[in-house]
Amino acid sequence: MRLRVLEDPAALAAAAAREFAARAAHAVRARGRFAVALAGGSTPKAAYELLATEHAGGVDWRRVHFFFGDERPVPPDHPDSNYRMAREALLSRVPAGSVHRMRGELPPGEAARRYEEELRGFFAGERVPRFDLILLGLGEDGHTASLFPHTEALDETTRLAAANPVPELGTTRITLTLPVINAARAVIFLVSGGGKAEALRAVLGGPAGGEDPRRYPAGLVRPGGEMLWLVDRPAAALLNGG
Ligand SMILES: O=C1O[C@H](COP(=O)(O)O)[C@@H](O)[C@H](O)[C@H]1O
Repeated sequence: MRLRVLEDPAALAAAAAREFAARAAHAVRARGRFAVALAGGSTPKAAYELLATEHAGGVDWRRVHFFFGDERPVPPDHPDSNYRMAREALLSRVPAGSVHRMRGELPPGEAARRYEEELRGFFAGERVPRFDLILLGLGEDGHTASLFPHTEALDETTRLAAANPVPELGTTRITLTLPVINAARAVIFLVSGGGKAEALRAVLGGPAGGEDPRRYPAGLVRPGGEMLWLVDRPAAALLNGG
């Protein structure tokens, strides 16, 4: 695991965009394609915008295949849609190889089942898909993707995508499961803001959740490949040396 503390959100976005572009170039050279799962929420938006502008010519977009780590149960044009955010910031601005969105407009169980089929089709021959890169965020409650504290999907060992009821939010999210996330070649967390400081300390400061690992789902992310945390200074405030 590597941790990089960046001065502010702008530096975090620039670092994330550079990491993405470098990994895309490497994957295309090595395997002819780059399969990436995007994070939603607000933190990655600036990095996506930089990819669409400053890195536009430096990435072989036709070989980039975009997936999503999670989605809210809303149509693709809804303000809460993770797909909408990514489309506006990046996907509509580059000639992507393919875009595989989670269908938030469907009942979540159906959307998860269809996404599983889509993943099995794209990663044919791989028992568990091996993404080149999965981007993740961290919620103030310790959630990542749509793996919330103490929710059902944390126990998933066979399915690739799940509908995950989140009683605290009164909703059901669609999410990649831990087996998929932990099979990735690389996972990069993007964490910004003082509101995340406590969760970040819990996740990075030892066994997250102590006796209760399901309290901080981000602490259950332990990929076989590389894991990099890009965090800004306010988020790092409670880390030793932060
Ligand atoms: O709900 C979500 O939250 C996390 C964190 O979002 P952020 O806005 O605090 O960066 C995000 O990674 C996830 O994709 C999203 O659906």
